[in-house]
Amino acid sequence: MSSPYAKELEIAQLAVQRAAILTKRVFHEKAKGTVSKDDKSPVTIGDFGAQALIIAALKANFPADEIVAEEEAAQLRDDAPLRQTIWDLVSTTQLSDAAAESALGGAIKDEDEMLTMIDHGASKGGAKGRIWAIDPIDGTKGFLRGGQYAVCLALMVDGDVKVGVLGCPNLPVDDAAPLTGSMESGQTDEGKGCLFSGVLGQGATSRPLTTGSLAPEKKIAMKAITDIAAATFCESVEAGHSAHGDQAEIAKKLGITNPSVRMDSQAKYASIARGAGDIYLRLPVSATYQEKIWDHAAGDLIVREAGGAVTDIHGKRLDFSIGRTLANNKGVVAAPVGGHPQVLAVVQEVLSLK
Ligand SMILES: Nc1ncnc2c1ncn2[C@@H]1O[C@H](COP(=O)(O)OS(=O)(=O)O)[C@@H](OP(=O)(O)O)[C@H]1O
Ligand SMILES: [Mg+2]
Ligand SMILES: [Mg+2]
Ligand SMILES: [Mg+2]
Repeated sequence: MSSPYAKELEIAQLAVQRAAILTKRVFHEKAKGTVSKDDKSPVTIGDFGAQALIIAALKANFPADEIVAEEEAAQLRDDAPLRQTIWDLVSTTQLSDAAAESALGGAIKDEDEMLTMIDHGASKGGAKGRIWAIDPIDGTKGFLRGGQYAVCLALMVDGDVKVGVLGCPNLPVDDAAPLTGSMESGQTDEGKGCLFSGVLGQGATSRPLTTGSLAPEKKIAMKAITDIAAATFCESVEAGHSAHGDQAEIAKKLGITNPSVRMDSQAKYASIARGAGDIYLRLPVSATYQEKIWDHAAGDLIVREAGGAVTDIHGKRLDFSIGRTLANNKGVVAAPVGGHPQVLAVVQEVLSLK
């Protein structure tokens, strides 16, 4: 008998892999076609195209499941040139392995169906049933500058994340490669491109991203913390997404002298899960911003399955069961299980939460 969620995992990995082909094509072949959303954040033809392809694969395989995805098609409905550019990409992006492509249900029919697919991501989320969370490009700003970004997909059942997949086209294939700031400069694709997965109770893995069928996988594990002073932090690039000043004070109190490594997207979760970094902190900068479930669901599970603990700054588990946002949580503290209490205590001291 196959293990629980084996089919969901396989389809999710192939869907993320196919979407990553599209995002790489956008980066290398196309004017990025950036448009601004209502909240002023950027969205590209790559975000829309990747979302359409992932949802088509999910609808073909799991038609009854709900989907919470970041983007919506409204902007494309009254912009024919933009829609056409995205359709050109979506209609010509396939996995090179015929069996893998056919497992995803094949091509989207036409432009209209593409818009319908994108808008299937409008579920409100919640605590009941099977719900997928999609961030077609997480770290859009990183993507635009050739830095880190991730194609993110997770399956929640009754509010609990069961399967998580992160495609990180600009992370090194080598799990042991040290974390460096140069990960932001991304000159060539040589040695890069990694697909991370986790299934609840089954551990976490990494494998090279390919353009066809899935490459062989390896188990990944967080580094056990023996001396917290020797740890390395990952944090956001944007000071508007995580408070860098507080982070520096927390590092100092823990005796950490390594410079923090700044990278966009859930590549931060993937990097600590594979033991390349140790701790991911996301410290709230705004009293009102609510984190989105698609920015955390896959990373949360992959880190926990690799031997980590993930909570918010109050020490609560991230709660994916209440809708499209993590309305019950503030910030993120992710660290190896053994070091998490110490890190959380210092976070709370610095943020004056105790
Ligand atoms: N104000 C505010 N506070 C916190 N987080 C925010 C905020 N605004 C946006 N976002 C979300 O941050 C996602 C990118 O997170 P990163 O950690 O990669 O940020 S950073 O770009 O490295 O700074 C980014 O995801 P993408 O839109 O998928 O790129 C946003 O969903
Ligand atoms: Mg966005
Ligand atoms: Mg995101
Ligand atoms: Mg996004």
